[in-house]
Amino acid sequence: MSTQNQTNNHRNTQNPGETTAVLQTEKLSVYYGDTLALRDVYMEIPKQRVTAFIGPSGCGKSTLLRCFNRLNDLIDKCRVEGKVFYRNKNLYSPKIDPVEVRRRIGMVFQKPNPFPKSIYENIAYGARIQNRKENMDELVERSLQRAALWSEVKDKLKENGLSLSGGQQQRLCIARAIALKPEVVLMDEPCSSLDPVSTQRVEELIHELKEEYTIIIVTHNMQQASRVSDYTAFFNAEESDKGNRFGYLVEYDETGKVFSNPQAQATKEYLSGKFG
Ligand SMILES: Nc1ncnc2c1ncn2[C@@H]1O[C@H](COP(=O)(O)OP(=O)(O)OP(=O)(O)O)[C@@H](O)[C@H]1O
Repeated sequence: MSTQNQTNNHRNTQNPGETTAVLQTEKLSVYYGDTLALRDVYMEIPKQRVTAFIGPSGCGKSTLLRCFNRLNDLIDKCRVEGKVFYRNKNLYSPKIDPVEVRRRIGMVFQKPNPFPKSIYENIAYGARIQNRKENMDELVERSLQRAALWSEVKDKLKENGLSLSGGQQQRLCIARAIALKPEVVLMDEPCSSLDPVSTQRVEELIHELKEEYTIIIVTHNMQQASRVSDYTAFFNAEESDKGNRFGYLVEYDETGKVFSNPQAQATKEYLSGKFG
């Protein structure tokens, strides 16, 4: 399918062949101060699928991920140009409430970051802030079940979330994210601080969650991308005229195709370990 490099005209939005897109970018560029970090991304994210972002360090994967729930708004000097559509609405329109965006498009970070509160409160807190009128016990149980953590914590819900192992903390963070009933879950290297067993649990969980959620995962682990994702977007970085490096989308397709038959030379070289 489609490949793209910075000399292309970028007129064609890259869609890896799915019909329903939840998110879409149009000529999306991101700057930190005057420095271009990501250039002209046109892509669609298919609904209820797992899309992996891969590429060398500094090519803008996390920056792009943060555009999808307006988390870059919280970074000083970060400026987003172009458009991001969520369900055909421009996420950066002044009418859009970024807090509501972050409820619908949740995020799980590299390092598990439970609140320093009980396991129960980690789940219930967000729902309470939203004034949701539902049975909290049920919400807590359901969310922990969905995150494959319930059986391990059901007898210690009052214990601090920080007392759990790293892998359990990450599943607690996933439970916390899905308790808010998001449509999309963004995961920024969610397994990079976990041991292999916990990584496997989280990968199994990602597999199950895609029945209900659209998932985008940034990963440095090529095996992980090929195991968990339906689609893979490869980003690369180049030097600009000003001497700084900026990222851009090179190739985006079904994961099997990207890994077995990459179209761009840069993708081939990256996947074969020539750079990274
Ligand atoms: N908060 C920030 N302030 C200034 N520059 C930033 C900030 N965050 C990222 N950048 C810059 O933007 C570029 C893209 O960074 P980003 O973290 O998005 O890349 P990445 O592909 O996710 O990298 P990695 O794989 O190493 O996590 C880099 O040059 C980085 O230095």
